[in-house]
Amino acid sequence: MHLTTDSTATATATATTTTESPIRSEGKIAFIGGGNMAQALIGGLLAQQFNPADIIVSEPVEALHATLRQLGVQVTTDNQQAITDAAVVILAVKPQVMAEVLMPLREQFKNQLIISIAAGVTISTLSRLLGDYPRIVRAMPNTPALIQTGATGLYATTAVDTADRTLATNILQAAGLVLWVEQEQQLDAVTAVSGSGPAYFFYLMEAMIQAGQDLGLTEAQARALTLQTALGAAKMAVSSPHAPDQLRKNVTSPNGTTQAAIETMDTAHVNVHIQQALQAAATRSAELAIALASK
Ligand SMILES: NC(=O)C1=CN([C@@H]2O[C@H](COP(=O)(O)OP(=O)(O)OC[C@H]3O[C@@H](n4cnc5c(N)ncnc54)[C@H](OP(=O)(O)O)[C@@H]3O)[C@@H](O)[C@H]2O)C=CC1
Ligand SMILES: O=C(O)[C@@H]1CCC=N1
Repeated sequence: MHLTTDSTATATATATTTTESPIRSEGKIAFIGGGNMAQALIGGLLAQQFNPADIIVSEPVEALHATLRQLGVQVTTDNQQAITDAAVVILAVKPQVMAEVLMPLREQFKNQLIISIAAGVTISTLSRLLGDYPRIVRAMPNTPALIQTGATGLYATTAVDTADRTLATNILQAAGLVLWVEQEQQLDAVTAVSGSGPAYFFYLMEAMIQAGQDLGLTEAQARALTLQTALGAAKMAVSSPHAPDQLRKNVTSPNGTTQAAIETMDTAHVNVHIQQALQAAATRSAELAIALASK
């Protein structure tokens, strides 16, 4: 199995200097669910000069409406209203509520392009819930989309044509890197690596900040040093011709401090535990798919 990278994708989406958006939708983009990920993706669209008036978000939580309205988008609590004028519908609700969200909309869809970002909800489940619906792309983005540094895996069946694939690519690419996978099952791996991935790095940051405090730094000092180090390491890894293992070796002086730290991690089999953690995430993604297939 291998992943294909869209040739136009870049590690970081940059805002265009023109006022015309590269995202060509023949109507509005509707979001069903206006939570964390919807807001992150809307941020990307707006950074690409997509007109906020052409975005409508259906979100039941009134407390989120002010935040959404501040982005300039239209807000409703009526899913049916949201999809009425939409050319693209982005399903951004939790997997567990997908069936109850889609069943009442079954007769309302007019063959719009549907992009689902829900973890573990397969295209066959989505299609079945909507009565054999063909025009569906599955996406697995991540929260750094909020600052246009996201990473998204995309998958669609052969029923989805090139124009729809390009539109889905452009919408998600507004939030960062995009790559297509050839098999739907690979989205479980994408979910484990990049969908959930930001949480692993935050977890490491939490541990380093705590360790810095234990070693005598203030919380502010430990935080500043940890975050800047994470930023520097990520920027180096993205821009360097060397793979991460070589960059790690470059830091590691013989019998030095880094060697002492890495040996401690190796003795504790930290790398094995990380692999097990990602396996657990991928397994959970597959379990969600099985659970929802029977709904
Ligand atoms: N968070 C992440 O890092 C990522 C999440 N995803 C996927 O994105 C999806 C959304 O996740 P996230 O944004 O974090 O979740 P959130 O809970 O932040 O957002 C989902 C929103 O949808 C609302 N909602 C619930 N029922 C309905 C309904 N019937 N109609 C419309 N909206 C409804 C929820 O309200 P309420 O709170 O009342 O339920 C909530 O505000 C999930 O399927 C997740 O798997 C994918 C990649 C990364
Ligand atoms: O934790 C989750 O299930 C979602 C999907 C990937 C990131 N957050």
